Amino acid sequence: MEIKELELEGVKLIKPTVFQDNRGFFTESYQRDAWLDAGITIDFIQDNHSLSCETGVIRGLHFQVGEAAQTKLVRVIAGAIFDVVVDIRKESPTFKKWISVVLKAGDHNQLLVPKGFAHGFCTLQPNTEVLYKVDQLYNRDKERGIYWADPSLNITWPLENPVLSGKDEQLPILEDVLSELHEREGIL
Ligand SMILES: Cc1cn([C@H]2C[C@H](O)[C@@H](COP(=O)(O)OP(=O)(O)O[C@H]3O[C@@H](C)C(=O)[C@@H](O)[C@H]3O)O2)c(=O)[nH]c1=O
Repeated sequence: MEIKELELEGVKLIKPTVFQDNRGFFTESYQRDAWLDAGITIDFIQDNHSLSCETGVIRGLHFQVGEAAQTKLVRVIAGAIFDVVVDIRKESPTFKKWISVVLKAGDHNQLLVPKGFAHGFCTLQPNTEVLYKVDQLYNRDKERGIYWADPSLNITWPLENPVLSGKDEQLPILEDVLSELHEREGIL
C-alpha cells in the first residue's frame, strides 16, 4: 500500500496493494488495521455507492457541518471521475484552495477527504460508479453545498454544461454558505 500526501493538508491518495493473476485481480480495498497503521485513524461507519449514467454529471460540492462533518474515503469501481476537494476552513492557510485527482476503475486509487473540505466530482465516462466510506452518518439537516461553478473558487472542471441534480443547481456560492454558518464559528 502506498500513500501520497497531496497539496492540501490531510488530503491523501492511497494506493492499495493489488494482486494480479490470470483470472484478474484481488485487493483488500479496506483493511482497518493496515489503514490505521498507515495513519488513517478513522472509524468509518457507512459505505455509500452512487451510479452516474452519463459523462458530465457533477455531484457536489458537498459537506456536512458540526458534529455531522464527515471524513470520506472515495474510490471508483466503474468509469472515471475528476474528483475535487476544496478547503473551506476559514482559518486555514489554504482556505478556498482546491485540488483535483482523476480516479478511475482499474487504478484502485482512493482519495481521503478530511472534515473541513467540500467534495464533488464530475464523471468522465458513462456508467460511473463511485464508492465511498464515511465516518459520520448522513444528516439531511447538516448537509450543505457550494455551487459547482462558484467563480471565487475558479475550479477548472473539464466541461461547461454538466448534468446536475435539482438540489445542486440551486446551491449557493461559498461566501453565502459561510454567512449562513456565521453564527456557528468553528462549525467546520
Ligand atoms: C449522501 C446520502 C444521500 N442519501 C439520499 C438523499 C437523497 O434522497 C439521495 C441522493 O442524495 P444526493 O443527491 O445528496 O446524492 P449525491 O449528490 O451523490 O451526494 C453525494 O455527493 C458526493 C459528491 C459527496 O461527497 C457525498 O458526501 C454526497 O454528498 O440519497 C442518503 O440516504 N444517504 C446519504 O448518505
